[in-house]
Amino acid sequence: MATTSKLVLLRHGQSTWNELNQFTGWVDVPLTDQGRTEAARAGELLKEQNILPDVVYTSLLRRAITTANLALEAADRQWIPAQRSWRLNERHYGALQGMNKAEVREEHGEEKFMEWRRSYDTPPPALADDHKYSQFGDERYAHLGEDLPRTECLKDVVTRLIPYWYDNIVPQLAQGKTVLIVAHGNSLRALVKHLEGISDDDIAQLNLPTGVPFMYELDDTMKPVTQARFLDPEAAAAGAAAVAAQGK
Ligand SMILES: O=C(O)[C@H](O)COP(=O)(O)O
Repeated sequence: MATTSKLVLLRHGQSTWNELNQFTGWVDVPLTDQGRTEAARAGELLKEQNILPDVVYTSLLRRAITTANLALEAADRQWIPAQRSWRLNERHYGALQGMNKAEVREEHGEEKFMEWRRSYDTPPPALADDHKYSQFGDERYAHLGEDLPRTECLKDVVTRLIPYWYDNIVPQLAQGKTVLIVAHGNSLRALVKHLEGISDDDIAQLNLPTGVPFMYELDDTMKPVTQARFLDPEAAAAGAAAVAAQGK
């Protein structure tokens, strides 16, 4: 009988720059108190619904790592193995990192704002290496050398994330394990696009809430056999609407 496996995706809880409505990307900002509460609630939902991760994957950014730690503590699963990779990082927002979303929309207009924020293959302008919000020289990315991103579009995220999905995450799922990935709005949008075969145009409509886990059951070809299910649908709908409204 074909085995299915459970994949749980969780965007980090609210961060300080989410609260300030600033483009964040690879800038390593912490969670707010609300974000910490969201993270713990995510873990409670996992426990209440008996969805018990066997392994967790996070980006190299503290807002995801802290969210994973708080959720696993609430789910009493802190002991499971964890793997971390830059390939799960948020999309690099280039020269927009640190800028206020409403101000960018005001200054450049709705069309350009949405093109930089939600188009599939148009990245924002690149971030200069000497900019205060650049990751140039950050030890955790030293191995990337000149390949360190200075900006990314969603297509770039798909290109650097999907090999990690196949090389590191799929083998765990193929063993029937329950996998938890704690990452970011756009890195998770890239993975959802791949899993659900969403078109380059239609993916612009997808916004993910902070701190609400959603789950797929996958077959042995890693295709979803169930629709994505948010463990708290009301909170998810409210959160996604708030993300869509950012910058308005
Ligand atoms: O990096 C950021 O600014 C957010 O995490 C994602 O922002 P977005 O929803 O505007 O892409």
